[in-house]
Amino acid sequence: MIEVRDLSRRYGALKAVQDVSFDIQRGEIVGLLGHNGAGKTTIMKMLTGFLEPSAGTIRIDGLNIAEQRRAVQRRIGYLPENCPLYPEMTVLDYLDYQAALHGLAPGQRATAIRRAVERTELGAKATATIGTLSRGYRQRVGVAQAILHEPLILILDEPTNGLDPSQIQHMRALVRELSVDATLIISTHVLHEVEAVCGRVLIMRGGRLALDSELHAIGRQPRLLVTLDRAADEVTPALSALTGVAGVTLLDQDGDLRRFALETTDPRATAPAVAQTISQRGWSLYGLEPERQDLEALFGAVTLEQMEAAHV
Ligand SMILES: Nc1ncnc2c1ncn2[C@@H]1O[C@H](COP(=O)(O)OP(=O)(O)OP(=O)(O)O)[C@@H](O)[C@H]1O
Repeated sequence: MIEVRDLSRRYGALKAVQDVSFDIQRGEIVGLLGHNGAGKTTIMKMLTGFLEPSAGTIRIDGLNIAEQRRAVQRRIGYLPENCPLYPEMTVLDYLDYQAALHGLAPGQRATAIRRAVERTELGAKATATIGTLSRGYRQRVGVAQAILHEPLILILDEPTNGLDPSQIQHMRALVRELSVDATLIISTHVLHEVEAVCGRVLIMRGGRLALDSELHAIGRQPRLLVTLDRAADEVTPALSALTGVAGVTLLDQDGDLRRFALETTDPRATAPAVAQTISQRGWSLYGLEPERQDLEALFGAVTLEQMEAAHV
């Protein structure tokens, strides 16, 4: 569906993207991950035909973007970072305008707009002026314009940026729903975002592709974090004895509270047994949660061999 070969882009002397190659198959949800300035937006702009590569090729649905840019753009929906919207327009007027830009015939527009409004649950705000909408609703308008022409591929640049927790949940649900019909690329610098919706991750570092992997194949074993007001010599034997727990480590201490990390292959399955043991012993439980991996931890966990394999 998407074939990228030796893609590079310079801005003057700066090499923003260097020799990046990857393939994405139909129906995949791929997270494009990297710190600020890693080159994610530059890649997305090249994939959507808004920026010309300095070198390399992009083929989408068999078409070379350099030769058939308009035909490729008809197959792609794009939510740019900070999607530009016209604050004085109503949602419906804006979508009608975007439908025209997408090349939809006047007779098709009403149906396309109704469908996009339904999928993004914008019905209640359809006649509202964009300038009066919350950030979450504005992001939904951005997604609605991206799906108007029912693209095969959806490219979302930082879709949850600036959203509050409930808006983030809504956006994740929407992304999952959209992935039923389309191939998705989502850029983010937040690993949780990728964990929540993506099957595969492309990690950019300094303009290069540092890793291309299924998400489950990377990172260290997930751990379960438990916070108790008990000493390590009491806690370690009690929790090590549980099925599924391979080891217990004291991570840190804050006053009387100690945080322990339990090595386990499945933190979700182990958590109820841990809670039960703690309750049976009459201990107070102050915290029980799977460890969150941030980008730094993931970069740390990616081995040199994995990095080298990514460049083969
Ligand atoms: N139009 C431009 N002119 C000059 N340099 C640019 C331009 N656009 C991006 N850059 C630089 O290219 C590099 C890659 O930027 P890019 O926006 O692709 O990164 P990113 O991974 O999307 O970062 P962010 O998460 O901050 O959006 C950065 O060093 C950036 O400053």
